[in-house]
Amino acid sequence: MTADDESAFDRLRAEVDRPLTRLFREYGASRKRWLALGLAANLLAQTASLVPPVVLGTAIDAVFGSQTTPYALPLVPAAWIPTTPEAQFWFSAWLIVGAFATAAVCTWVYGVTANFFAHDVMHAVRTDSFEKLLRLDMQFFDDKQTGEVMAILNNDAGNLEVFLDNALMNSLRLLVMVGGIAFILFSLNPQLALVTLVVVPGLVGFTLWFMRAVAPRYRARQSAVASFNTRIENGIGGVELVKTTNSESFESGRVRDSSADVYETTMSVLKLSYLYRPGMELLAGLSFAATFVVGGYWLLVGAPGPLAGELSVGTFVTFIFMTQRFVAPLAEVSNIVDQVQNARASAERVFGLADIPVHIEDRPDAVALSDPEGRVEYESVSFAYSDPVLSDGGDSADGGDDPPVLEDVSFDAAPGETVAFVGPTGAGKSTLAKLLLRLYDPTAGSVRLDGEDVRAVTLDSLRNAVGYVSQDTHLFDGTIAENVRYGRFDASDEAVREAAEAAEAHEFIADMPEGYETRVGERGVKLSGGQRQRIALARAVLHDPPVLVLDEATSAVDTETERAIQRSLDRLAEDRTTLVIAHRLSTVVDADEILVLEDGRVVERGTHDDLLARGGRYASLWRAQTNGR
Ligand SMILES: Nc1ncnc2c1ncn2[C@@H]1O[C@H](COP(=O)(O)OP(=O)(O)OP(=O)(O)O)[C@@H](O)[C@H]1O
Repeated sequence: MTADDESAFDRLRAEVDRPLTRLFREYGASRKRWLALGLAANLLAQTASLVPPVVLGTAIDAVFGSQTTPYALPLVPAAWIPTTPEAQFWFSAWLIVGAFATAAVCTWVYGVTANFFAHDVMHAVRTDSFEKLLRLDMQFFDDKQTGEVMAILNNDAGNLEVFLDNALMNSLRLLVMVGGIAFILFSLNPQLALVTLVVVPGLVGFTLWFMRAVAPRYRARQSAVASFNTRIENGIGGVELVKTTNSESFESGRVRDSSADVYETTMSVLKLSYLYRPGMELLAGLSFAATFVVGGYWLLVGAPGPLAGELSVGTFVTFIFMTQRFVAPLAEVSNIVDQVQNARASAERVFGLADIPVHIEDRPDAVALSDPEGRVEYESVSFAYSDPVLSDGGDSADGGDDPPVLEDVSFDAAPGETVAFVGPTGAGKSTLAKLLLRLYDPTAGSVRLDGEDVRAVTLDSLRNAVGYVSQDTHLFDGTIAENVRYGRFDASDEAVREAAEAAEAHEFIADMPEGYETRVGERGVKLSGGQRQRIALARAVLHDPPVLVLDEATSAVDTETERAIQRSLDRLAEDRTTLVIAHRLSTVVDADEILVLEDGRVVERGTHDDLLARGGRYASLWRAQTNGR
């Protein structure tokens, strides 16, 4: 990943406006019933948990002690309250049991609903992110931001889940606890309540400072984790190269540096937490101690200092219980802040990805190609690889500062014709073919299929009409049959076998221990290059499109297999338009037209015989490959 790519991606992330609000708007709205039920149950559970200390305090003064204080509870009508101390005792007991039972049931309800809500949102975030990824322009993947992308699907989705599940519910708990406790304490004894709650502004200020200080550190940490993932993935993906070039220590060194970045950025977050968490605990503890000292002194000696009035034992007990209750949720603030910060950075990345502009997608007025014949036309096509993340989404005529890879290329292939592209490596042959599939769009000129500009037709119908066998054959981990079926998912076993036969692949498949059910391993590592290529050809045969692009389709096979494949390719190409890219000129001698490309330009064109007769670039390439014979 270059510095430019990184900053472009960072810029998109930084532009995400209020990411957590957006998370609720885009994903929470359709699930709001679950969220509302969870929040309501949480509210009720927390409120119920405040009941026992109040009942206990009241009972101590009205039932157990001198019995001079009347039995009264906030929000409970006087008519409901029994008159005898014994009945009041049982009334208190039932209230306490009822409160605990309500709290337990509601805790269960909000636990289940919060889980359901959070995991359902995450499921949607993960699948949307992956679908978006698949829609992104090829250039995004060319820039190899794989680690960053994997981090979005793994770490970021996890962070958001923790936020939606824990942080959201704990914030409500905190609000109810602190708000409810403050309300009860003030109604019981405002003076002692002030002593208990005097630390709250300190807690808020300290938390605000922490949130501001930790935010950039979190972002740095997440970037470091993403780079680390990319490094690991590159190292493992290229393990064969690492071994054959003896570069284990070099790769390990790079991973060590990357891991050290993760370590340092993590420690810089933790260093702040080390200060914050004990600080919060200390402030909360101070509140408890102050309440105990002032309240205890008040009971023992009388109202201390400027305070005045009475304090009953029951009220003191309620205060002590309540103070303990708000210490726990307040100490949670640090976790909530952590989780919110984490989630904000993660949501920025999720929506940063969602906001990456996609240039290659169906236009609103795109039409589906119906039953195309396969006429391919390139008219004055130019192309340069440019970075879509950096570009503003406009169709820049020249691709910005990027060097042109194709310049003014034109050719026609009538239905059923074969056009071949030859030329030195890096001449732009593969790029030319990719434009037909709209893996990229030309920066100037147009590519047409059956007279329709490929940008004006639906991607689905276009890619259905064009079969592509590329230089790097990719197989998915799965069976051989599954891999062939990428050509047509509903194909019967018989059709799969026929396709394999046509691609000269049936024989080696039948020799495998489990035939078509043999697993090919990740990226098809358990097969040879030639075998992989034949499976890719079988896919194309099964696909049976009117246009076929063969990019060095026979490069990884021995001469004998090549001849066999060539026979089947010739059969395959007979009744469809075929664009062939080949280094071995012997495979294209029968093409209707051969284009010789050099540095993105067509330098010669004609049939094999024409080109030989001309005695130019093609003729000398031919002589070189046939050893002058
Ligand atoms: N994804 C990409 N991003 C940026 N530049 C690219 C990309 N793919 C190819 N190029 C560049 O475009 C030019 C043409 O590449 P292309 O693969 O089309 O050539 P080719 O003629 O098919 O080569 P070969 O015969 O080696 O396959 C090369 O200079 C290459 O470096």
